[in-house]
Amino acid sequence: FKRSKRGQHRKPPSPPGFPIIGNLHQLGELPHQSLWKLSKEYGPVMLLKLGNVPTLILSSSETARQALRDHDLNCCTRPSLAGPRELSYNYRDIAFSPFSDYWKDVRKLAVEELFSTKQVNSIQPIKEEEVKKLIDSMAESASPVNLNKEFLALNVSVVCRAAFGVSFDGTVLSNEKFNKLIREAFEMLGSFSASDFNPYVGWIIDWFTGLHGRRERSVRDLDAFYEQMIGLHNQAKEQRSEDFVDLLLRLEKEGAVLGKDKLTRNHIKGILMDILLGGIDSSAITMTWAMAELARNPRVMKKVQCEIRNKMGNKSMVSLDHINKLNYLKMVIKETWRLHPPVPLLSPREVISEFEINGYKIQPKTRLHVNVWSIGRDPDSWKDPHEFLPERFMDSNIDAKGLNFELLPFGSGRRICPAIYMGTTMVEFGLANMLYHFDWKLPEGMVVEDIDMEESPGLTVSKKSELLLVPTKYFDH
Ligand code: HEM
Repeated sequence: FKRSKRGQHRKPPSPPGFPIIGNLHQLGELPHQSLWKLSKEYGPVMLLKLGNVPTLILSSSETARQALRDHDLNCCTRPSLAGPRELSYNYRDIAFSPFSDYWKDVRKLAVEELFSTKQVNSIQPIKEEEVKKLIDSMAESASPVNLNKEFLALNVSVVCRAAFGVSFDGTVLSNEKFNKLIREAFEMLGSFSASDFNPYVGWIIDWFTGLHGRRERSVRDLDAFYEQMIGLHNQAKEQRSEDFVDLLLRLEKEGAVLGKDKLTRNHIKGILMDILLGGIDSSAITMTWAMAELARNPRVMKKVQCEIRNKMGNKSMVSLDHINKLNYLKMVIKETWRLHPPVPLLSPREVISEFEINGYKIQPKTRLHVNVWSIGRDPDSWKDPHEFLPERFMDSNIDAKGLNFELLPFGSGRRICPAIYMGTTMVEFGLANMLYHFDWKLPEGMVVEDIDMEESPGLTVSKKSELLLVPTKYFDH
């Protein structure tokens, strides 16, 4: 009896590691892929030692369900990490804030004032204007278009106007510099920094590798952007209605308290960082991966375009009402999220109090990642997991809202993305219009097999190489 009882509470399997670094050397440039390979050998609950930090990796829908649903309260805080700490002004944002009264209040404020269905629907005219501008600029181009760049610029314009009330063109950052800044910031947030795994000597390694300097530069550039945006808001208040930044500045002035924190300028900048980075990148990444998969799968491209064009009548712009009828497009987007979740390891969590997964005891202070990239490729959940096959969602009621643990692009539990509606409508609206207005061809001399699907590293994972496609205007309206 004693033996079986002890057996029940054994530690999860661990790949062998080295002294001091533990398993750090096994992460590689794309940790979600390396961890997926390791999970095939060590199973869906794996305990790694990253430096001196015990790190639990969950790689199946069943173990994700146990952590994010059954034991969410035991593991819904965030670890203290160097990159997020600096970029979030010492965790004064939402995404990296520890589980606390401040986090509850600030998340509630953002949900009510920015992410609610009503607020998101109210920015529809901005989206329409920006998508129309993109369509017009593409209609004039006879050469290949760089879709990574165009989709990022589209989301930057929408988020800057919708959330910050400013047109991006008038800011300190040129488009080119901004794109670089965003990617760099994500690398800083997602990079496995040595000081996160060994607080005593890690910072020395970060100095030598240049990570520390890059991080400081990233923080400085973003800070200049926030300062300018806040300056613009303080200047021209009378002519506009109050936007989200005005609201935060007003609350600061009134001495508002969130949780136990008095709202300061640094809190505001932390919150703006979440909106800027969370709002722009994941939607743009999804749109690019979707177009890459469609370009590789002409059958699916044709089918989704037929659906959109048949349902459109002779309207010039796909509207939100049309989108609700576009079932195949929704399946294409879900299939894109299954294979290319923008945040493949979800944001890191930290265990608050002991709990069990598959009979393994998980200790407080353990860092926890759910590998949703692995889950999307798990043959126990998906037939022919490597095939891009939107039809698999035809007779299934699996959606991406955090209740079906096979498909978790937005995470699940208390830390689930608070902007699911905003993100989904942005992706659906952008893609529907791109697919309605244009036929897409590969550049001269290129064949489907030439489209590479390599990923670039970071907290969010985008397509590494540019996706170049040639748009031809579809004239039926
Ligand atoms: C396709 C679009 C999007 C995807 C796939 C996505 C995905 C995610 C994921 C995976 C997380 C982490 C969940 C976890 O830790 O379990 C997250 C958190 C978050 N996202 Fe999104 N997101 C998207 C759009 C947005 C947008 C448009 C915004 C804001 C404008 C946003 C703001 C946030 C914030 C603030 C959090 C932190 C939540 C917390 O820790 O309490 N996201 N998102």
